[in-house]
Amino acid sequence: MQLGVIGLGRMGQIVVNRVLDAGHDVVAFDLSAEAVATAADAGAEPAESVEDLVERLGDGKRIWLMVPAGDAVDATLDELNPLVGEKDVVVDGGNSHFEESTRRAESVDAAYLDCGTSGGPAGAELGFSLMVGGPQWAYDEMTPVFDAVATGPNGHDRMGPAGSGHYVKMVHNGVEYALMQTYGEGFELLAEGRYDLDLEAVARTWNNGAVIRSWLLELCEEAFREEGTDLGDVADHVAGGSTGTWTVQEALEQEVPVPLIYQALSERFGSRAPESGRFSRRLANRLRYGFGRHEVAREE
Ligand SMILES: NC(=O)C1=CN([C@@H]2O[C@H](COP(=O)(O)OP(=O)(O)OC[C@H]3O[C@@H](n4cnc5c(N)ncnc54)[C@H](O)[C@@H]3O)[C@@H](O)[C@H]2O)C=CC1
Ligand SMILES: O=C(CO)[C@H](O)[C@H](O)COP(=O)(O)O
Repeated sequence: MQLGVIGLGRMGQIVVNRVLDAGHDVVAFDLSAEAVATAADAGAEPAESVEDLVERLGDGKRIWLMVPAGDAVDATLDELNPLVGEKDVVVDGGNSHFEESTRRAESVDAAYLDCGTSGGPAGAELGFSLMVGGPQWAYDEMTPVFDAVATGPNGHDRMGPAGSGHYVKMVHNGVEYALMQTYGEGFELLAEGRYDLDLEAVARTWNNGAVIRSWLLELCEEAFREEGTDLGDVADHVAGGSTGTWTVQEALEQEVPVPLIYQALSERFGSRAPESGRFSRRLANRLRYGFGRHEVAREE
């Protein structure tokens, strides 16, 4: 198969590499010439613009967007839409709001798949978990690509119609916030509590057979190993927040109680008040680097 990939940052380059490794062809475009050159070094055919990328694809065009959510998706679709038709498939693998994806699916002439992507830069080796919404035929058509980008055939599935993929990913991120918060609180109690503990050793012990072992806990272990048991100069400012906000907004609309996710989101906003100093917030700040390579705020 031949795939066009637009957006070649932390996540898009992984899509390119995994699709190439699976034996498919890739045409790659990004606003950054450096990012295009990196993809070309990996074996992709470089494109100079969205139009150039489309021209290099044969009939039945398959295109994967991995640009930042929001305006960049709409700007790309504005350029793509006159160039694609009903036999073509466009996948948005970013963290778009599910209602935006539903709107886009109706306005784009190609079949549109909203694809929640989880796994972060670690997915380079492991593959991602992909939650896909949109027409069944387009999902089936893209299965060889999803097999390559995901951990394998069990690492992706069609969640339902347009919007459902990004809806599931939104809720996934709400859960992610709450898990980060609860690990943060536990380690804060251990850090402030009555024993002088090596938190890397605690996390390592928990990760080996404990009920609460997980990838986020492995990232806690990594954070203590790399930053020290007191987290060194990692600041208590936690960035991000949009996907968690959407989860809470949707829960309010559906009248479903999500107190833990709401609390975790509130903690994140609370972390932006000057000098709160909370250990749990410092760990959450460092964990976002662990799973997403988001910049770590450090004390000056
Ligand atoms: N980093 C992570 O852990 C995860 C990120 N995501 C989502 O994946 C998407 C991409 O994320 P990252 O790769 O981390 O971002 P990134 O900032 O590393 O890369 C984005 C790339 O898109 C390019 N770009 C921006 N506007 C463009 C346009 N109009 N046309 C062509 N290229 C354009 C930029 O030059 C950049 O190379 C976002 O929606 C993000 O929320 C989803 C899951 C995990
Ligand atoms: O989707 C992700 C992980 O699953 C991304 O890393 C996302 O950026 C995390 O959300 P936030 O920026 O709100 O922390």
